[in-house]
Amino acid sequence: MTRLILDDVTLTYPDGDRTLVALDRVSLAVRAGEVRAVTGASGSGKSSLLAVAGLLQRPDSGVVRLDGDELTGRSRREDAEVRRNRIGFVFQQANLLGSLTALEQLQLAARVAGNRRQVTDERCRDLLAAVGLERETARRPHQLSGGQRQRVAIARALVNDPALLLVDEPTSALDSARSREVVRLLARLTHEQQVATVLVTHDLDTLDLVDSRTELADGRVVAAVTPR
Ligand SMILES: Nc1ncnc2c1ncn2[C@@H]1O[C@H](COP(=O)(O)OP(=O)(O)OP(=O)(O)O)[C@@H](O)[C@H]1O
Repeated sequence: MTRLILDDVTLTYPDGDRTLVALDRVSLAVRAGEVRAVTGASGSGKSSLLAVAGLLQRPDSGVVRLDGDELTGRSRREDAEVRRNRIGFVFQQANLLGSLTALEQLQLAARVAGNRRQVTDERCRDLLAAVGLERETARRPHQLSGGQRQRVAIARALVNDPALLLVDEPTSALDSARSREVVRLLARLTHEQQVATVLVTHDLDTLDLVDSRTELADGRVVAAVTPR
C-alpha cells in the first residue's frame, strides 16, 4: 500500500530579484513498511522535500497525498492536525525535554496530539522496549547516551501510530557503529509498524540498510532505486 505520494512538486524561494528553485517537479512514492533514503549534496533540496512532505512548507505546485488523502491546499489548522496525528518527525538532535524521563517524553507526545485513540502507558513502554530501552524508561536525557537519546526520539515519533515518519540526518552526531544501529532500528520499526519512512541522510555507509533511494541534485530527482 502506498502511503506517501509527492506528485510533481515544485517549491521556490524568492532570492533577491530571482527565484531559487529548491524542488523542481519532484515525484516520489513511499509504501507502508518502506524506508526511502533521500540523498544528495548540500543544497540539493533534501530538507525542502521533508518540509513539503511534513506540511511545514507549501509547494508552489504539485500534490502531496497521505494514505490517499490530498493534503495540499488545506488550512493551516488542518495541516497542524495532520502533523500531530499522522506524521512523526525525528531531527538531527533528539530535542528531548531535559526534565522529563524517557517514558514521560512519549506520554507527553501522546497527550499533546489529543489522539482519538487513547495511547496507553503500555504502548509507550512497548515502544521503548522496541528501541532497546526497557531498562531506561525512568532516565532523563542527561543520563542517556547520544544514541539512546536518538532512540527515545524515534520511539516518541511513533507513539501516535503515524502513517509517515520523516527523519532528518538522525546519525550526524553519532559514530559509524551507532549510526548503523540507529538506521537498522529505523528499518525494523518501519517494517513492524508499517509506517512509510523518509530518511534524509549524508551517510552513504548505511544505504545498504534501507529499501529504496531518491537522489536529488539541484532540486531534481536524478536517480531513484525502488524497493527490492
Ligand atoms: N528558507 C529558505 N529561504 C531561501 N532559500 C532557501 C530556504 N531554505 C532552503 N533554501 C535554498 O533552497 C535550496 C535547497 O535547500 P535544502 O536545505 O532543501 O537543501 P539540502 O539538500 O537539505 O541541504 P543540506 O544538506 O545542506 O541541509 C538551497 O539552495 C537553499 O539555499
